Amino acid sequence: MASPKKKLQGLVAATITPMTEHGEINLSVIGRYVDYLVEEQGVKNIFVNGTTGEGLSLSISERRQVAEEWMTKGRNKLDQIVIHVGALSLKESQELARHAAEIGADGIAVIAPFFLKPWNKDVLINFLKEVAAAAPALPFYYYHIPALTGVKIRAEELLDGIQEKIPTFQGLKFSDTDLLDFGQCVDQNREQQFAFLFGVDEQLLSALVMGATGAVGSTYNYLGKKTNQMLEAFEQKDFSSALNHQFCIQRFINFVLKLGFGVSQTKAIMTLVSGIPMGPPRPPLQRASREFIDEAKARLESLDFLSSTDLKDGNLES
Ligand SMILES: CC(=O)N[C@@H]([C@@H](O)[C@H](O)[C@H](O)CO)[C@@H](O)CC(=O)C(=O)O
Repeated sequence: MASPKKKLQGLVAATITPMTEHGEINLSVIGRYVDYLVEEQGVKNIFVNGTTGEGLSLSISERRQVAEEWMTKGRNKLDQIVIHVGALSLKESQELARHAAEIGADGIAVIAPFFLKPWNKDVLINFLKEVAAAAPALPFYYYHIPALTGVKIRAEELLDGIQEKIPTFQGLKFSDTDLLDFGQCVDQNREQQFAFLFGVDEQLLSALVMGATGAVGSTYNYLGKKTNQMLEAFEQKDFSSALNHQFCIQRFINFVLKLGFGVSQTKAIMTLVSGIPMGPPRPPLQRASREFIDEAKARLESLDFLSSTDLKDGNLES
């Protein structure tokens, strides 16, 4: 059975895939990006080629190149690098899983295929099992994101007996707001050493109470430091401070959600906060508007966790 060097816990940044102004992947800034996450945000785990990384909008060759660059630049600096290898084609998913193993990734994750969809738990497990088998030495995580895949099979149901089918199963990345489902995943698997990684950043504190062992999200790219303060307060049972941190984070996320928030806007905010050019998203996504950037910038400045001198708005638009 695969056993990670240590259980994946704490914050995991769902990495952005930097792109040039012409829409090509831009590997040249990934070294800087690693240093920024570690030194400025205190985030040492990453989730590559997921939703935020536009993994499903990249070619297989691009996904391999992006994964390799993160591995090369992250080696000796990051704790764990999990590569999302989900694809509509089982063959492509297996190829990416094998590649992740070859380059020394710490784990792989897979979403449910979302065009010709699995219609029940067993069908989904069979698909996941075939992918996991292509990288038998790597910890395997199921990436549950029903709002995007349209696959509504409850995670609780999926986890029931999963290690008998997928011996490398190590955990769940749960990007959904159904805390009953999440809580039951934790409760029914207390004997296992699974990682329960929550994926709705604005609700993380509730998930910690419910037993989350860590979190994967887009905002940890630039709000990692603040979220780590919340994790520390929670760890020390200082729930009042933890709640204050969560409310502060919510104020920002609530604000941008109302403006319209997704991968494009994440790229713009990360560029603004880190100064590292993330470039435009790949179509069909469209670049965040100037209005969004100005409003997000003003909101970041008005909150207490980023100083205005931290913000750089170069490279946001061509
Ligand atoms: C739908 C979506 O993109 N959810 C994000 C969240 O981090 C989300 O951006 C955040 O909670 C703000 O709503 C993550 O769960 C996605 C993620 O982990 C990934 O990029 O793989």
